[in-house]
Amino acid sequence: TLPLEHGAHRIGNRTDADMARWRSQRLGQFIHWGLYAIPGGEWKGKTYNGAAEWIRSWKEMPQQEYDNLYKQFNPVNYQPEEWAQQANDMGAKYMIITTKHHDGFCLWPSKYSKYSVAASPWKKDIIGPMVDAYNKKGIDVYLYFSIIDWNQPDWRAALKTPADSIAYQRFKVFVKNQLTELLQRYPTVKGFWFDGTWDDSWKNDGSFSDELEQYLQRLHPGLIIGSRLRADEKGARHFDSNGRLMGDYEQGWERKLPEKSADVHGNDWEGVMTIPENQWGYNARWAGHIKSSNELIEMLVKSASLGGNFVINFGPKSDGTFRTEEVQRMQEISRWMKINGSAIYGGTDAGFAKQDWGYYIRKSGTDSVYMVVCNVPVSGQLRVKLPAQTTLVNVTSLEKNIISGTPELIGKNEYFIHLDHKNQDAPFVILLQTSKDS
Ligand SMILES: C[C@@H]1N[C@@H](C#Cc2ccccc2)[C@H](O)[C@@H]1O
Repeated sequence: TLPLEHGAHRIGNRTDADMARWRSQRLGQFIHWGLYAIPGGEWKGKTYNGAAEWIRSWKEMPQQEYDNLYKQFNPVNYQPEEWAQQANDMGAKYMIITTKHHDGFCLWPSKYSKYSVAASPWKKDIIGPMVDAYNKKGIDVYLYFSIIDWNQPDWRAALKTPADSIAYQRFKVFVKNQLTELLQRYPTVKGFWFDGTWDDSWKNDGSFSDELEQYLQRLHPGLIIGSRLRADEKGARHFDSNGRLMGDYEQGWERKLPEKSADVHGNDWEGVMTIPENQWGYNARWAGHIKSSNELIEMLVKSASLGGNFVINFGPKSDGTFRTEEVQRMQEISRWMKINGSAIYGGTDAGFAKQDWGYYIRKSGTDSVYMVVCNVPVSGQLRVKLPAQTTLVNVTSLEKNIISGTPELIGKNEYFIHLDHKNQDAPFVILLQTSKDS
């Protein structure tokens, strides 16, 4: 292995209580909210086909006109308690909020930037009431923070001249000041979700990202920070030049998920997912494939079965309300989680051989293994192959009228579980109580 000063400082997952709590939560809510919700993917009658929160980069969008949108930010229907209630109903155990996206607009009245809610008609802090409302429901809050800041004159994508380096040095002080300010203003937050760390200026400054991560950990012990913040001294991101994960969990799964256990190498990881193909901020026109609740539930189940968290993104409108399709998804997922949430919370990789009908999830630290069935075979029987030295003790379903009769032994440690021939319109769950042969 290469001698690295700014690579991974820990081998293996964190074992402390804060990380165990994060690991048990499994379902999160991402919220992308900011000035980009005002145009909502459209400008002067033209439709922007990119991600709504990136509209400022669109050649049809005069950047000065975008930057002046702060003069219209006035979410008169913003009700953080309602946001928290619907997230709680959905079964989310943590929430990630964009404090500042790439455009640099701060949803809190920052001392270090004039480009914040304080300058808008709304005037008031958005983040504080949101953190309080979610915490009151028992939901942890993580702060999304974009290192890229298109509004800051000292931001540089690359350092080409000595003047660039001097400006960027000021920018790094600004970043550290804002992060310190966020932790001082919102001491109950559990971590940061960093983004916008792919440019050379950041990638080539591994020592700063390392020092910053350690500074934040000292300031707020137990803080959880994913792999996206970090680079090592050779410009490697997420995984250092020795292939070791930096940060507290792998944070690269954006709009994609691992397929199998081997893809995550035993690391903690989190997948973040949009409901449309690629819209994080509010886009008035949702084009392309819009994921159904069953699709999102299957992604959540797949994530838990591979020992990771799954975070569903929502983009509130500029007035502070949520679009109908997003409210529908939260309500449908809520109904499913109320019946089946026990299979998700505290779930992890069961180590069973994958079957076509769906996913196994082990309740961490127990012999309880949940089967979440997403694809009912036309045969009406579910094949279950237990690992060696494992005995099947009991089989029950979380809902009535799912299983027909008792499991049929068809080979060594292999069974068919026969299903009651009712057609199902959502994934359903069977609980296997197993025991290790002594
Ligand atoms: C969590 C997500 N990361 C951001 C991005 C991006 C991006 C930028 C360039 C190429 C591919 C993806 C999105 O705007 C959203 O905040």
